[in-house]
Amino acid sequence: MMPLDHSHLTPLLEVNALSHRFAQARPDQWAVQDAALRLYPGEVVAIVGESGSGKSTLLNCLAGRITPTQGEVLYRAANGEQLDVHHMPQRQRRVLARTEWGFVEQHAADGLRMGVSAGANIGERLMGQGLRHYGDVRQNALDWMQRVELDTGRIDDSPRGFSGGMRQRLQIARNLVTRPRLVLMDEPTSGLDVSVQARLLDLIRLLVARMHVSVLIVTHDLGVARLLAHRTLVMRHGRIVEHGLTDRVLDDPQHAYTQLLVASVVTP
Ligand SMILES: Nc1ncnc2c1ncn2[C@@H]1O[C@H](COP(=O)(O)OP(=O)(O)OP(=O)(O)O)[C@@H](O)[C@H]1O
Repeated sequence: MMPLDHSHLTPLLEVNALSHRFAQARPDQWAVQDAALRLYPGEVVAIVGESGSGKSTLLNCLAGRITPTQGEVLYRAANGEQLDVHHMPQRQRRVLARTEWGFVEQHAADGLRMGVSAGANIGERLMGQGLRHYGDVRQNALDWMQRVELDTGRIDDSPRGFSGGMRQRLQIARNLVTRPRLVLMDEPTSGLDVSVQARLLDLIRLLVARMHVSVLIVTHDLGVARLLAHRTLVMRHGRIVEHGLTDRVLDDPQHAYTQLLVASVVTP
């Protein structure tokens, strides 16, 4: 993935000295420790690391779902205002979550409403933004089903009858239909067959580039980082131990842990 020149841009997301310890953890057991990062408009950044390294905890802190023990998360809103994610009214955070942000869950069932149709899953985000005309909502849902390569003939079907890959594509459509500025993704392709994964990754790459959306993606799969991310952060034991342009991090890792991670990837 080609690097982006963001020297002239202000970050969309800025994380400073963020640490989190879960309530029941030992006093010295930090899930995330002193994390700092910047995400620029149109940029895709991957957070990689083995299981338990703190990736999901960090992502949930960024989304405002977990209040970090220390540190701050600043978001530059569409109106130019810089907002402190953990010190804004809950109502404002909820509005952002359905307008300017998206969150793609690892398990699509967690990010979809399984009791309503595929079309309604896409349409309700638009209605949440104030679109009321039924015909327009349905047309938008149809367009998005096409964009994520879902059979439009299944618009009235429940996602319960969809395969894992179809559900994940539906979840992506549900998130992108409102044209968010920031999308957080937690292992969106894990648990899928390799061929389904490859198609989904291609689709994400295409949509993200076309829409100029900023993405933070958590993955334990370095291939996902390689394909999607301009920059990559490597986490170990809650700390970001290395960060840089993805190709540099993966081709010329500086930290011993990254070298191990890279070496343990089986290359064909
Ligand atoms: N709800 C929780 N309560 C207590 N400890 C937690 C909780 N969630 C995660 N942890 C702990 O925090 C640390 C980081 O976990 P986290 O899930 O963020 O890692 P991860 O890198 O995302 O791993 P995985 O890829 O397996 O999800 C681990 O030690 C984990 O046991």
